[in-house]
Amino acid sequence: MQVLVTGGAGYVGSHCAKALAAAGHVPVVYDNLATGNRWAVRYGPFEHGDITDLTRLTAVMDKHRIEAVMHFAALSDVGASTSDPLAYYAVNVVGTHRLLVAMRARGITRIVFSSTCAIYGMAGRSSALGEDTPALPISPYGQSKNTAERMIADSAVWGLGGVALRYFNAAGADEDGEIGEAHEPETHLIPLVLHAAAGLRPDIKIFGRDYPTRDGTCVRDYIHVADLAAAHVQALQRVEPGQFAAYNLGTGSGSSVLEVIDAVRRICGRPVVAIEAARRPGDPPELVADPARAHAALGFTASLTLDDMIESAWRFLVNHGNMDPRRA
Ligand SMILES: NC(=O)c1ccc[n+]([C@@H]2O[C@H](COP(=O)([O-])OP(=O)(O)OC[C@H]3O[C@@H](n4cnc5c(N)ncnc54)[C@H](O)[C@@H]3O)[C@@H](O)[C@H]2O)c1
Ligand SMILES: O=c1ccn([C@@H]2O[C@H](COP(=O)(O)OP(=O)(O)O[C@H]3O[C@H](CO)[C@@H](O)[C@H](O)[C@H]3O)[C@@H](O)[C@H]2O)c(=O)[nH]1
Repeated sequence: MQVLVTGGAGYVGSHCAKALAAAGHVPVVYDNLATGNRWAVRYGPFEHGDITDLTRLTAVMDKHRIEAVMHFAALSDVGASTSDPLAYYAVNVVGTHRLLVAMRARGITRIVFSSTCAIYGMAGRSSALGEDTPALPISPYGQSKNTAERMIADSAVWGLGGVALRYFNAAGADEDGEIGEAHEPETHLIPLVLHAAAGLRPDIKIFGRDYPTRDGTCVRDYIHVADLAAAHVQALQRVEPGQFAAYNLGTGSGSSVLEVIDAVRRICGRPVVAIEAARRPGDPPELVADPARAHAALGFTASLTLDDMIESAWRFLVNHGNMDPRRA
């Protein structure tokens, strides 16, 4: 299939574009490069454009005879969404609306959407989260993704087939070392801890030591980006026009901030200075997936571990990340 990959120059989108190409599809990347990288677009054509530009979206759909969409384009920094919520609603809600209008106009009835466990918000405190857990987002980011997901679900009425993949925390890099996580500025925990191990930053700040978790730091379910990419290809094959489904993508097991820092120290064999800091607004204490439904419906199981994520991300940083050996 000719698949429009919005946000395909970004971290998760570029790994999914690679998996699509490997499965015989043509990933047509549509991205404004706000947080993505032109060098990460290497598995199909690139079209520069904004997700809110309806005219450009329909022109690109026509030019490439698009048959299905994978929608990654978004602003996705939980903390930043609490200080600039309107920017998040503009890209994540208005942008998704324009994309759906363009799809409807062109009769495209298959979409796989990047949703997130951030839609569950405070619901995640007690146990692993199933898909029927009520959405209680506590950040504008989580709210914007929840609204986008609802628009896709409601669009079944005009024939849209949608699969929302609610990922937990993506981490790791392509096993071939071609692509990996490279944001500027970086805000995600694992790459930041690796930067500290590499001497590219002096320390890592622990955002909150007083959460109601086993060691007082936030717990997240980290999932390898290669596992996510495989799940997207599986989901695309199962999209049925006029039907909507949502699946959690996680490992079912959580790691605290302190556990991630210790794992990096062990795997990289380097010291990491960790400094206690205030809580970051918008952070729920604990988000861990119950991945049973994705396993039953998609045949999906996360096969890679936290160690695999850290090892592959470390290799990517050492090979491509401008690591300064004098400070190591
Ligand atoms: N990384 C995670 O842990 C994670 C977890 C859950 C969900 N998600 C979701 O997965 C998707 C991808 O996340 P990511 O980590 O790869 O982020 P990313 O920032 O690396 O990728 C997002 C891409 O969208 C593009 N983009 C942003 N605004 C755009 C606009 N207005 N028009 C066109 N393109 C635009 C960016 O340039 C970038 O290439 C997002 O929708 C995010 O909400 C990510
Ligand atoms: O310097 C840092 C950076 C992060 N954290 C903590 O580490 C955890 C993970 O943070 P981060 O890597 O920024 O991921 P999340 O905020 O959990 O958000 C990611 O994971 C979400 C799903 O949980 C996605 O929806 C988002 O798009 C994606 O950015 C959180 O508790 C943070 O408070 C720190 O303590 N110090």
